[in-house]
Amino acid sequence: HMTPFLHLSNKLAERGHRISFLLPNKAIQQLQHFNHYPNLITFHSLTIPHVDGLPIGTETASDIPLSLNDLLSIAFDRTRPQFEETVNTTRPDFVFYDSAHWIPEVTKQLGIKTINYNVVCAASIAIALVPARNVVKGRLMSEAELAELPVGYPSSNIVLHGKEWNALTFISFPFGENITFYDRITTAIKGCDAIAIRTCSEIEGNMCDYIGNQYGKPVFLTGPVLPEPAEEKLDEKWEDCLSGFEQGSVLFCAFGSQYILEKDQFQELVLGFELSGLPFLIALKPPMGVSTIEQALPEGFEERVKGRGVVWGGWVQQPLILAHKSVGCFVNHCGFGSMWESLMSNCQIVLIPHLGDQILNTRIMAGELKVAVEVEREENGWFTKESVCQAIKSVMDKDSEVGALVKKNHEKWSEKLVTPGLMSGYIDKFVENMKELVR
Ligand SMILES: O=c1ccn([C@@H]2O[C@H](COP(=O)(O)OP(=O)(O)O[C@H]3OC[C@@H](O)[C@H](O)[C@H]3O)[C@@H](O)[C@H]2O)c(=O)[nH]1
Repeated sequence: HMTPFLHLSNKLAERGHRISFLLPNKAIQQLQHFNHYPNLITFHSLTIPHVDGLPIGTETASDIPLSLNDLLSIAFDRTRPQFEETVNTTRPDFVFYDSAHWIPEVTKQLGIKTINYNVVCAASIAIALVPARNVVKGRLMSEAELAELPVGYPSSNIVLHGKEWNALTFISFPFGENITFYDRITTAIKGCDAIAIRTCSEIEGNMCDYIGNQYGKPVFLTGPVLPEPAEEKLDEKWEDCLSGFEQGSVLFCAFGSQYILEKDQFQELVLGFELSGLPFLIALKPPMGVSTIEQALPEGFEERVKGRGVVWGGWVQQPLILAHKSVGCFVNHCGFGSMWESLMSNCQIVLIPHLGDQILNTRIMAGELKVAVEVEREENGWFTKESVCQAIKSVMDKDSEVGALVKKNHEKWSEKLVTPGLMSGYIDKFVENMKELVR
């Protein structure tokens, strides 16, 4: 979530505002090059205290599996004294935060306004994290309980189906000391002066209105806040690897910063790419239980795809790869950042969502906007190499009707989103809204 907070900071700095950005050391190193206004955006290093059960040196969610996020929240809450010290010395007009539910307690005493900035789709807040949602504490909620939509939820399409509802069980789990995820986020939102959401009314207007009514708070939209085109160049290694292929022929796959596949699913995925017969670059973390990609690849795979396929176990420059002329299809998890990046790219889009918000993003992309296809899963929730291959082929085959339809809709939406002034208009209005809040 730190990346989209920094993208917004850049837009605010572009308009002359100063920002103090608190984040752990490792994240400072990773995000440094996204800071386009180092004279106005100052990074303040946060020391993340150790909590038993977390690997030594854990600083961010990308260092750990999802199951340890609860402990990371405890560590995160223990940074409160560091936050208090910084806010006392810097005395900003506003504090932006998302899940640090205790921030309004600190800022209210100092007369500082707070903005609860949500960088996931509005639908995921509206469906799971509003006062109207029934949440049972102290036990696992059933699929039927989770499937009960909050009263007034504004869509019957942007919903989960069957077992997918279980992706929301986490809302009633502990997420920090003596607090559930649901209580944490709803407390964080109830305490703010205004809710901000990284979305646009063209796509999620109804969801945003619903959230505003539920909390009785103003809702400010920032639009998708896409980063400026990167000044850095694509690493030579990838430039060389990609440029040898025909325009628009390469499949690129990445699943964001958190998603770690089971080994069997990892193998089905790469075998699906092999089956497609197309060139590919897959950048994923090694799956559960193994430490390197090589240990995880199916037998004989590397030999068979030599010269046309690479599976890489580290971070790559996703926006630059998506912009490469040889890349024609982006297979991704539909994390909110990747959703916008894929929408703004020229690539065909294939989605394999995992977490609840990613499934809702997928419903928007594949169901409402019809700009993408989703990989089908079996009854048990798993996908097969055949389903991966079939989804890829459905958008990449030259004579596919589905491929032509999603391409046409995708072009229509990306044209709409790049309409001159649309994105900057969102930020200008957002700044105006903030000014009104302190007037
Ligand atoms: O190798 C990579 C992978 C990812 N990235 C970048 O990292 C960002 C990933 O962000 P996403 O929102 O897509 O995905 P994450 O999984 O990291 O996000 C997390 O927060 C947003 C939620 O919607 C997701 O459910 C949650 O997992 C993108 O900006 C992408 O360009 C890289 O630059 N290189």
